Amino acid sequence: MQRPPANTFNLEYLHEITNSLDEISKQKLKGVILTSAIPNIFSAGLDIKEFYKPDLQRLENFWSSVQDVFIKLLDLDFATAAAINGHAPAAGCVLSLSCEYRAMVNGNYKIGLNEAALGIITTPWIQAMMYQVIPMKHTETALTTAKLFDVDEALQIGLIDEIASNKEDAINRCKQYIRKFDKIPLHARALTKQRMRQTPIKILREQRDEDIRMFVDVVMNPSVQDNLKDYVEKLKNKKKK
Ligand SMILES: CCCCCC/C=C\CC(=O)SCCNC(=O)CCNC(=O)[C@H](O)C(C)(C)COP(=O)(O)OP(=O)(O)OC[C@H]1O[C@@H](n2cnc3c(N)ncnc32)[C@H](O)[C@@H]1OP(=O)(O)O
Repeated sequence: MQRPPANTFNLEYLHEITNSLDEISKQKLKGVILTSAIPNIFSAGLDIKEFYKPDLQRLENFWSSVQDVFIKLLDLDFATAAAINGHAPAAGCVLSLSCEYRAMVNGNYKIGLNEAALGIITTPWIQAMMYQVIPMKHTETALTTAKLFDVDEALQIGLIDEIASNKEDAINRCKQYIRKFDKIPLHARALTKQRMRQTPIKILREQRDEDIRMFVDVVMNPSVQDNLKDYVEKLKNKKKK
């Protein structure tokens, strides 16, 4: 990913990612590794500008494009791994959860789902993606407290699989993970993966319209817009301090 300054997902970037995923799906790949070209930030999640004082039509398209990306990512036949070389809050964390394996670079980085701190809630498919990776009880506490984990905590809880010393090491660990499937028939692997992931995939496929309505309702709520205003201000003012 290379969308400075923070690899946030806006509508156009989501379209780019969808196109790339369509392109790689046609190729016979062993696996794909998601990482960031930006030092210290894997992805800062959704671009808050998309849902602070939004245009309604664009907001609906935006969420539909988020759904497109995650349906495709969850359902890729080949192995997926994330080399998390920096902060991965919110949708940055969701992106890594869509992968089968996560190696995170050691450093003063945070990963987790902090949506509640912004006054928004995680949708059922995002919750399912998290509780497929860490236990339900930890998921509930993490989501309700908007917990961002440091690297050691993330390993302890199972949110990441390994700690890497740097980006290259993280990528190598991802490659090693992908090589595990060299002798496994592709079809069996892909079907097993799909079945293991059927909860979030099913919710995403069958409840798309309802999910968009819920997202729009939550985001357009005046108190949520007030929270977002404060959050955007805080981000802007960080540099001035
Ligand atoms: C029914 C509702 C369902 C909702 C489900 C929603 C699912 C996901 C929601 C989200 O993804 S919301 C996004 C949440 N993301 C965050 O809270 C992260 C915010 N960012 C940070 O905490 C930090 O930027 C960082 C990632 C820890 C990196 O810190 P660092 O000090 O290295 O860099 P900054 O100076 O803070 O940021 C650089 C630059 O990027 C801008 N920026 C950062 N994050 C965002 C963002 N999410 N959206 C838009 N812009 C962002 C930040 O303002 C800086 O901009 P400039 O000042 O350089 O212009």
